[in-house]
Amino acid sequence: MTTAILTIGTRGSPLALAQTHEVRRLLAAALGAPEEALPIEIIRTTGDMIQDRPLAESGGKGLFTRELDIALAEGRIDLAVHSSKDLPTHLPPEIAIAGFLPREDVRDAWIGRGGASLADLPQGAVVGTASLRRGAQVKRLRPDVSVTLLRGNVETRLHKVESGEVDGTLLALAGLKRLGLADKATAILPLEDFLPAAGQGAIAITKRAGDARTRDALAPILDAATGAALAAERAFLTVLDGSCRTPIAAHARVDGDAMEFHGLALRADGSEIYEARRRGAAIDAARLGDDAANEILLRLPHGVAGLS
Ligand SMILES: NCc1[nH]cc(CCC(=O)O)c1CC(=O)O
Repeated sequence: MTTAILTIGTRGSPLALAQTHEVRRLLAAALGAPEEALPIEIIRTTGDMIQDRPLAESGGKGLFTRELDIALAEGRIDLAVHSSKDLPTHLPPEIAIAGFLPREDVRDAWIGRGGASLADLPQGAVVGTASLRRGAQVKRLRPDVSVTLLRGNVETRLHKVESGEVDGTLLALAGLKRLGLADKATAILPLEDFLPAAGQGAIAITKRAGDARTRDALAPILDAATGAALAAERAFLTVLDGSCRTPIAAHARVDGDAMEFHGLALRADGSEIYEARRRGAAIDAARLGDDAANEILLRLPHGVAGLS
C-alpha cells in the first residue's frame, strides 16, 4: 500500500471532481509520486444542499467552503480545491490561499435552445441563470427577455435548456471545458459585451495557514500570473461586495509584468452600469482592483446596496 503524502479535499460535484483530479495529476507529477499517494476526500458543503433558492438569499458567504475549512483545520485534509469564483473574499484566520493553477478561459458561454443566439431570441424569451451578474448583463443586452432562477450543477442546467424549461442559459466556458462539454456552447461571449465573475476560470487551492510542508509541495504547480489577476479581482470584490446581492464583474489580464483591469457593478435589471478600468504593474494588482472599486463607489450615491 502507498502511504498518503497529502490528502486533498473537494466538493463532490462533477466539476469539483474534474478540478481536483487536475490538481492531483499535476501535484503527483511535481512530487514524482503516484496519484494514489494523494487521496481525495469528498466533503459535502452547505451550498451543495441548497438547490431551490438563490444562494444570495441563503446566508451568503462561505457556503461552498465552510466544511472544507473545518476539515483543513482538523487535519482531515491538507489542501482543498475550489473554483476561485466560489471562494469568499474573507477566509477564517487559520485558512490561507496557497495559490492558483494556470487559468482556463475566463469567458462566459451562451447556451441557446436549438442553437439560438442571445441576439436572436424572440421577445419575451426566458433566460435561466442563478447569477445576478449574468442576469443583469443579459438584461443590459436584451431588456425585453425575462431572467429566471436556474440552479443546479452544469449538467442539470444544460438539461433544462434541452428540455425547453428555459430558452437559454450561461455557463463558464472553463467549467464546460473541464467537463468535456465545450461543444454545448452556442457562442462564447466576448469580454467587451459580457464580463466574467471575479476569479472565473481559475482553480484555487487552500491550506492551513502556516503549513509549510503543503506550501512547499504545491509551489511548483502554482501560477504567479493567475495569482496577480486574482489579487486584483478579489480586491475589487472586497471593496464593492459584502453580500453577493449586487451584480459585480471583474477581469484582470496579465501580460508579462503589466496588468489591465476592468471591473463593473450593475443594477440587477441592467438599467445602470458603473465601470472602471486600470492599467499598471502586475505587482500592484491589489491596489489596481481596490482603486477601480473605489472609483465606482464614489459614483454610487447610495453605495453598492443602492444597486440591489
Ligand atoms: N458557481 C458555480 C460555478 N463555480 C465555478 C464554475 C465554473 C468554473 C469556473 O468559473 O472556474 C461554476 C459554474 C458556472 O458558473 O458555469
